[in-house]
Amino acid sequence: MTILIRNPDFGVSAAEEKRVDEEEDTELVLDGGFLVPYANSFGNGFRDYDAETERQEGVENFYKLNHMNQTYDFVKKMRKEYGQLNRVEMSIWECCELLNDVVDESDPDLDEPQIEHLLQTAEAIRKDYPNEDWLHLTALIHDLGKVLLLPSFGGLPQWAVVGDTYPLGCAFDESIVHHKYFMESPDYYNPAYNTKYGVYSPNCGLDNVMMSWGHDDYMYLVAKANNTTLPSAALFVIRYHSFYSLHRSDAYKHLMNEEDVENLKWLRIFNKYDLYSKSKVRVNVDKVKPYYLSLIEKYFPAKLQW
Ligand SMILES: O[C@H]1[C@H](O)[C@@H](O)[C@H](O)[C@@H](O)[C@H]1O
Ligand SMILES: [Fe+2]
Ligand SMILES: [Fe+2]
Repeated sequence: MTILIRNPDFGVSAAEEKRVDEEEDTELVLDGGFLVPYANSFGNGFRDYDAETERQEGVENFYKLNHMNQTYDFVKKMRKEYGQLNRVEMSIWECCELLNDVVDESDPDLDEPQIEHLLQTAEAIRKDYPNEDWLHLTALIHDLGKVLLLPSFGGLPQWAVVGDTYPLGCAFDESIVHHKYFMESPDYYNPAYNTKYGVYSPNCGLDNVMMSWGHDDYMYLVAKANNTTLPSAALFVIRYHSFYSLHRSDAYKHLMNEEDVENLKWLRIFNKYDLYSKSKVRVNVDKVKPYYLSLIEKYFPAKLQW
């Protein structure tokens, strides 16, 4: 049984509130055993970007820089550069350990090192979906792309690595966090990019859409180029897990094709665990490590090119 506790002062947008309501009817809620907490570690609702907390100002400043700098041209350049995968050679677990030193400045709900978040997400989803081992591994690796912040991966600034993602090359949907800062983006004024479809055609498929650059697209690229045997739903979850305007607010559906629609179901399941498992309760790494090493061995080569 799933208990949904809702707090009227959450500060979630109408669109987000609607999705939470809708979720009560889905099979996810019926067969999951997941308790949705009503507050994050700071005592606020999750993803409340206006709550006055010690993190609010930093997070807003992060999104200002993100919206100003993530342009169509920038993403094109980054995809080309990082597509070469010529920086580092290492295993998936080695990469998890690197995340010990990474803290995400875009996140209002978490200030723990990222390795905690990976394990918290994976262990929570494993509890409710014990037979979907691919989903456990997907959870473990979904944020590994945040290594882009480290010097050996180019030491990119936070605005180019973390935060929610969104399409470039067409109009920015109003549901995107701190939408007002898009007025400082050159793309906002470019007539080729600021219409509903922009450079895209109806139902062209998300695969053909240029998403803002960051840890999602990078990790997708790494997994794919290193020939993972994870299913397509796993790659979709990794690639679009920060695309909240799609999976929470139902924007940009006109760009999806049929395969995207199918995969989105898994992404919505995944998102619950990604978001609501964030807490100060630490996972015992040594205890769970052998299990995750066995999954890594099943779905990935021993060493990957990054
Ligand atoms: O701040 C968070 C964080 O960066 C997550 O890793 C990302 O997936 C979310 O979309 C974002 O809101
Ligand atoms: Fe993420
Ligand atoms: Fe995450």
